[in-house]
Amino acid sequence: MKVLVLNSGSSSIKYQLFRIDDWQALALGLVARIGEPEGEIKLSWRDDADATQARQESLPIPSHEQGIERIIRALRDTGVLTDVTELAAIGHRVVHGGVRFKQPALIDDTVIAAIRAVAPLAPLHNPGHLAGIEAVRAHFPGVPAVAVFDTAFHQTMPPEAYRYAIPETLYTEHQIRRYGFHGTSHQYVAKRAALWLDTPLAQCNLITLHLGNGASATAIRAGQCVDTSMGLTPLEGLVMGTRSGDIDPAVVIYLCKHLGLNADGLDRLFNRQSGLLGLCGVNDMREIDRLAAAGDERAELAIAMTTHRLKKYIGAYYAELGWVDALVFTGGIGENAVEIRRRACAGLERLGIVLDDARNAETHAHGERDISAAISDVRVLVIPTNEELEIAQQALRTVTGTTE
Ligand SMILES: Nc1ncnc2c1ncn2[C@@H]1O[C@H](COP(=O)(O)OP(=O)(O)O)[C@@H](O)[C@H]1O
Ligand SMILES: CC(=O)OP(=O)(O)O
Ligand SMILES: [Mg+2]
Repeated sequence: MKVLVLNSGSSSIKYQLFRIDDWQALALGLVARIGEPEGEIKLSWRDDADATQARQESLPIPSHEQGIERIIRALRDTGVLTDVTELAAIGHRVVHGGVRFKQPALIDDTVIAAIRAVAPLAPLHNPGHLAGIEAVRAHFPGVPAVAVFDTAFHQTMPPEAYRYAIPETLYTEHQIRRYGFHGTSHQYVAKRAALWLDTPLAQCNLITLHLGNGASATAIRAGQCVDTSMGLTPLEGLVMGTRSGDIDPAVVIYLCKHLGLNADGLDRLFNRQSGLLGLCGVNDMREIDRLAAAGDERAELAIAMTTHRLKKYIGAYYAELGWVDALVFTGGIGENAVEIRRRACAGLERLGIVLDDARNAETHAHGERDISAAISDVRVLVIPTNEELEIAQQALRTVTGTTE
């Protein structure tokens, strides 16, 4: 039996097909630039001889519905999914689940309505998820589908961490509070970190840093999330690819009053035109690294601001937790950007955080690794995230009614 996992974004659908027996990924791929004149389809899969095959195509993909159709056709043509009855479950990543979802949910009309109700809180993500969910339902009416929420892992935060210091009714009547995101990733790397520490997760204090296009930090006490940097929406916290992260709300008031920006303009400015892109015109950290090395001052400032903000969160969460067993880097930047890790940890020796510079700088290292020096009290780990695997396993448990 197999589990298909879909991560539908506003203009792309990423997917992976897992075999349940050994959780091998039989296929993984991407349909990108949906709705644009030239779309892109990528797929790699294991053939009968267990060799990796890859295929890429460019063609217009007008809608999520047609993107899903392409994915199904590709899975069928390559022979990795010839019979739909082989699908035990389909797992969907859903970024925002509001207060309602503390666990994954079997998708039905009421779950879809609840995801739709919180869509304004994740404008870059939830609308794409809904399109993906509806398209999959139309294609696989008989296969149980499960929504796995980014927000779920953060539902253990205490009120002092999740409330904002604004009038109470905004919380009680409008549910304006911190939710936090990337929970599936933080949860996955926390479990892996516990294995590295050879300690049950329920006894581990961790700071996990998910640094991708979106970026967030989480404080984990005794295996449970007690604080996280993203807020009501995935805009708060760290400096991100195109999002500002933390900012004085008076900037918003100023922009409204003096520059005439309305809600849509503010949304565009803070979600899509800010962060690394707003600072130096580029949002790909590899390119920013190259520019900074060549002396570009704007790129250097973008890196300095990224690592300055990261260090503030590491310090804050260290103080919240009291002691920390491991600091975990994950996401495209966390897993690969040597300089970001070096600068985020520099000067934290008195906190017991000491990197092994040579191990940190192994650019061709892949997979999980410990990059801390032997004298470091806090283990510093690089753990490649695997949100899709975590979603697949949670989806299957939800369908079969089993616990971990
Ligand atoms: N070798 C690398 N060095 C530095 N940054 C990298 C490297 N590989 C990927 N990245 C960065 O990772 C980021 C994307 O992270 P990823 O987790 O793939 O994002 P997403 O949130 O879209 O899943 C980009 O900024 C990219 O430049
Ligand atoms: C919640 C979020 O920011 O997700 P992503 O990093 O995939 O954009
Ligand atoms: Mg990601």
